[in-house]
Amino acid sequence: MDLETIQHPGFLKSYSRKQLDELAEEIRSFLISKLSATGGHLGPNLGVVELTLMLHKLYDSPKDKIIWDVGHQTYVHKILTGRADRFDTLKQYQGLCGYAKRDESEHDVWEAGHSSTSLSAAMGMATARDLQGEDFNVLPVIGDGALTGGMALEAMNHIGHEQTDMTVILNDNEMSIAPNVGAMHNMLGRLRTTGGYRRTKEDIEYLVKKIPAFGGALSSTAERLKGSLKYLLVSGVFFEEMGFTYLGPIDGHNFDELHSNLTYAIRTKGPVLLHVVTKKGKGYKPAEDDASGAWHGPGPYKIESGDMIKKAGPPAYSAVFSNTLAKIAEQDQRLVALTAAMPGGTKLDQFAKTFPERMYDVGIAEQHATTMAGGLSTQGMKPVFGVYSTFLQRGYDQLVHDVCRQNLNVVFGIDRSGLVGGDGETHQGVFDIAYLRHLPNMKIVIPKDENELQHMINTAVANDDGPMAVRFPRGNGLGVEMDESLKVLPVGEWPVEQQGKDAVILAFSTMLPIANEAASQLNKRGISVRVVNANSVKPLDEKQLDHIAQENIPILTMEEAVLKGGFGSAVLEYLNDQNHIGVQVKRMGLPDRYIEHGSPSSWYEELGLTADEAARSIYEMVPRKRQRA
Ligand SMILES: Cc1ncc(C[n+]2csc(CCOP(=O)(O)OP(=O)(O)O)c2C)c(N)n1
Ligand SMILES: CC(=O)[C@@H](O)[C@H](O)COP(=O)(O)O
Ligand SMILES: [Mg+2]
Repeated sequence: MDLETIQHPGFLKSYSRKQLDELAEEIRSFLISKLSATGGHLGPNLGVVELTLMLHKLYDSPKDKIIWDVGHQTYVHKILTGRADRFDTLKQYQGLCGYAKRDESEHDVWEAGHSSTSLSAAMGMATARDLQGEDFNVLPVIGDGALTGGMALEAMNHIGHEQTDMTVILNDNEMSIAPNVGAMHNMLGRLRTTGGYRRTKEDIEYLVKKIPAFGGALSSTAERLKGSLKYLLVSGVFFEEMGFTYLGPIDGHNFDELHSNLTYAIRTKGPVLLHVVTKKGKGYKPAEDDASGAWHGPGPYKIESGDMIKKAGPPAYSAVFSNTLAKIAEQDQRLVALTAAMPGGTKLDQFAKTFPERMYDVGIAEQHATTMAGGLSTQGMKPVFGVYSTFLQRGYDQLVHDVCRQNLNVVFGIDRSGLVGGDGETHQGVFDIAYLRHLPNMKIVIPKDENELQHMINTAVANDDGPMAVRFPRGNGLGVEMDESLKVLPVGEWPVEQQGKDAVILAFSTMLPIANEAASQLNKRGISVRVVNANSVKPLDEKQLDHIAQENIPILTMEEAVLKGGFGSAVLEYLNDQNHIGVQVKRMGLPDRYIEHGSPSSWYEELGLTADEAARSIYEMVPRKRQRA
C-alpha cells in the first residue's frame, strides 16, 4: 500500500491479520528509510507499530480519544491519519511536528512533549464526557518511563478513586531514553517475568464461587485466600489496589493478544490498565540492540550499517559540563550530580563512568531531583542538577519553596537553554531567565563559549552563597581554546568584548557573535559600538550600567530568551529604579508566543535576531549629530 494515500484509519476495520502484518512491515520500512535522512524518534515509534494499528482498528478516532504521553511516538499515528506525505519535513521549520499537534489533525486530541501528562488529560476528557452525557472511549498511552513521572501517580490516584471509565495502555519497553530506572521499573520487571495476574484472579473467583457457603464461613476463608494469594502473586496488585482492572502483561507486537485484551477492556467498567510489553526499535537491529538510548532520538544515519551521520566539530556544551564536573569531583568530595532521566542528553552518563556512586538518575522526576538537591545541600554536599531548561519548569515550586527560600547551595546546570531546533515549542529553553530571575537568592550566569562554561561551572560549585544557575545552549561550542586550569570568575562583572563610545550592546551566549557582527557593521559606518559580554543576568553589573547611564549612550540588549521578564527587562528595571531616566534602551529577544520546531537560524531570520536588525536598532538610536554618512 502507498502509505501516502492514507487519509483516515477507518480502512483498518476490515483489515485481516495478514493485511495488518503486511502493513506493519511497510510502516517499519517507511520509518527506517525516512528517518535515516531526517533523524527523529525512531526507537519509540518502531516499538508501537502493532499497538497503534490495533488502537485505530478497534476504536474510532477522533471520537474515541487516543492520548499519547510525551507524544514522540506518534509517527505511526500520523501515517494512519493522513500525514505520511510530510515525513520529509519532520521536525523542520514549518514542517511536520515531531509530537502530537492539535492544529495538524483532529486525531491529535492532546499535545505533549513533556512527559507524564496523559493520564491527567485523560481524566479531564473522561470527566467532561460523563458530565456532558457523551459516549466515547478514552485511551491514554503511557510509557514505562513516563510512569516514573509524579504527575502520572497523582492522576492514577484520582482516576482509581473516581472509578472513571478509561483504558490506560502502559507501553512497557524497559526503556526511558536510557534504560528505565526506579522501583516502579523493578515492579514492572517482576510483572513481565511472572506473567499475568488476570487469569489467576478469575480462577480464584471461580474457585470461591464453587465452594458451598457454610454460613459464609468458607467463602470468607476463600476470600482471605484470594486476598493473600493476590499479595503472594505479582505486583499487578499495585494497579488493582489503585482501583484499576489490571490486564497483562501481553505481547504488544501480537495482534491477537492486543485484540482480545483491548476488546475485554472495552467491555470492562471503570479504569482498566492494559500492560503491553514492547521492544523499543523493533524491526531495526541497531535500534533493537540499543542499550544506551542512542536510538531513542537519533540524527540521520546509514541504514545498512547503523552508523550515525555525525558532523565533526567542537565539543558539545553538555560534554564540557560533564567533564568539568568530573575534574572538580576528583578534588571535591562534596560534589554529587543529579539527572532526571537524561543521563545521555546531559552527558552525566560520562561523569557516572568515573564516579558511579556520585551520580543519581531519579527517573522523570524533576520536582524530586530539585528538592533532593536541597536536602543534599543541607548536609554539606554540593549537588549539581544537570537539567534541560524546559524540563526544570517541572520543578518551579521546588526551586522557590525548597531551594531559593532556604538559600541552599545547589548548582543548576541548565542545558538546552535558548531555541533547541527540531523538538520545538515544548522543548524551547526560553523561559528560564524569566522564571529564575525573580527568585530571591538565585544567581544566573551565562557563559559565552565552552571555555567560559568550564570556569562558570567551577565558579558555581565553589560558590557557597546559595543557589546558582549556569545556563548554556544545546549543541556544540565555538571551537575556542580551553584553559588548562579551572578559574573562579567574578560574578556580576561583565567583560567588555570590544570598546566603543557611541552606543553599547549588552549580549550573552549565542547572541554575542551577532552583536559583534552588528558592531563591526556600524564601526565601518563611523559609529563606534561597544559590545559587552553580559555573562550574568543576576546579579547585573550595576557598576557598569551606572557608568553607561552617566555616558548617556543608547543601549541595545540581546537575548535568546523571552523578552517578558528577561534580561532586557532586568536592565530596564535597574535603570529606572536608579533614576537613570532618559537612557535609550531597545531590547531584542523572543516575542510573547510559542516558537515551533525548526533550526534556531531559521527562527533568527524570522524573528529578526540578526546583525542587520541589531545594527538598524542602534543606528536609529544614535543621535543624528554623531552619524557620519
Ligand atoms: C518532564 C520531562 N522530562 C524529561 C523528558 C525527556 N524524555 C523524553 S522521552 C523520555 C523517555 C520516555 O520514556 P517512555 O515513557 O518509556 O517512552 P518510550 O520512549 O520508551 O516509548 C524522556 C525522559 C520529557 N519529555 N519530559
Ligand atoms: C522527547 C524528548 O524529550 C527527548 O527525546 C528530546 O527529544 C531530547 O532532546 P535532545 O535531542 O536535545 O537531547
Ligand atoms: Mg519506555
